[in-house]
Amino acid sequence: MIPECTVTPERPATPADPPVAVTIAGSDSGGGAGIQADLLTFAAHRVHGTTVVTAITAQNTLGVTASLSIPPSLITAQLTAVTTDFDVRAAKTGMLGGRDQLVAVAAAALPRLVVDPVLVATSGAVLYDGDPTDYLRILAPRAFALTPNLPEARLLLGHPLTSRGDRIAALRELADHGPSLIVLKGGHDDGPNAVDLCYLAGRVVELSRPRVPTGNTHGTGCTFAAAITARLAHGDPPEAALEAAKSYVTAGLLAAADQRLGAGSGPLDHFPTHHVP
Ligand SMILES: Nc1ncnc2c1ncn2[C@@H]1O[C@H](COP(=O)(O)OP(=O)(O)O)[C@@H](O)[C@H]1O
Ligand SMILES: Cc1ncc(COP(=O)(O)OP(=O)(O)O)c(N)n1
Repeated sequence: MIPECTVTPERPATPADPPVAVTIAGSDSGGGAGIQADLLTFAAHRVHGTTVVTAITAQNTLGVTASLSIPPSLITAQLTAVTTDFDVRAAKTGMLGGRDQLVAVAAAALPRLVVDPVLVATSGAVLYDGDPTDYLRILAPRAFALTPNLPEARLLLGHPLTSRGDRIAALRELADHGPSLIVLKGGHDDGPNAVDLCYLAGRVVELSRPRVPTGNTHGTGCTFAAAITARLAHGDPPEAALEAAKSYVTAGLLAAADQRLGAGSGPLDHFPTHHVP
């Protein structure tokens, strides 16, 4: 029997209430990426995290061994449950798994939607079983921000991004699909700095921090996009949200650089001591 619950009487929101964000993503059983990384990141930023699970992966620091997509009707039901009760201030998508799941998400009205177009894990596992351009045609027009890494941007656009000029042209090409903010993440590049190229209100902005020498980079993309989402939920302007998210990821990578969690590429530290939300 369901116990009777007490309903809190209506009262206006106060600054003491944490902002709410939703992550629409897959579960990583290893706890380093996906919905688990997003919730840790939201908590580190004092944001109440709600979830819409799109897929379940059997995964650890070495790779993905199995995956199951959640039926679109259950994705819609989770979205409805969250958005009809909470004052959702920002949203993020991670692994969607397939076209039907992506279409279910695109049908929802979500504020400040950050789309991380998760296609292939760094370990090589395919995390989107469909045409990558679905992201551009169906979801990007609904997005505030789009955050592909370099391999994802190549798959979305169908051409290589070798020079800086290619990358700036790619930012404009991606922005033509609707998002005001594009972040082309440079984690997979080499060089002494980890440089992300961003397109924001018609300007190209560079986000750069020293590259952390570590193999523990599992979940960096999820964490970075979730941190942007958390800062947007707090009401930060986009450029401030980007800078804060970049500093948070760098601090998390540094704090976990020598950590040993699992035999492969471990997660970063979502609560680095010197990070103040
Ligand atoms: N070794 C590293 N040192 C510092 N920053 C990194 C490192 N690896 C990735 N990053 C940063 O982490 C964020 C996620 O990028 P990336 O790893 O490219 O995404 P994804 O996990 O989606 O492949 C970006 O801001 C990127 O520059
Ligand atoms: C369930 C799930 N979602 C997303 C990813 C990809 O994580 P990401 O941070 O983009 O990058 P890598 O960890 O693959 O480098 C994932 N692996 N699992």
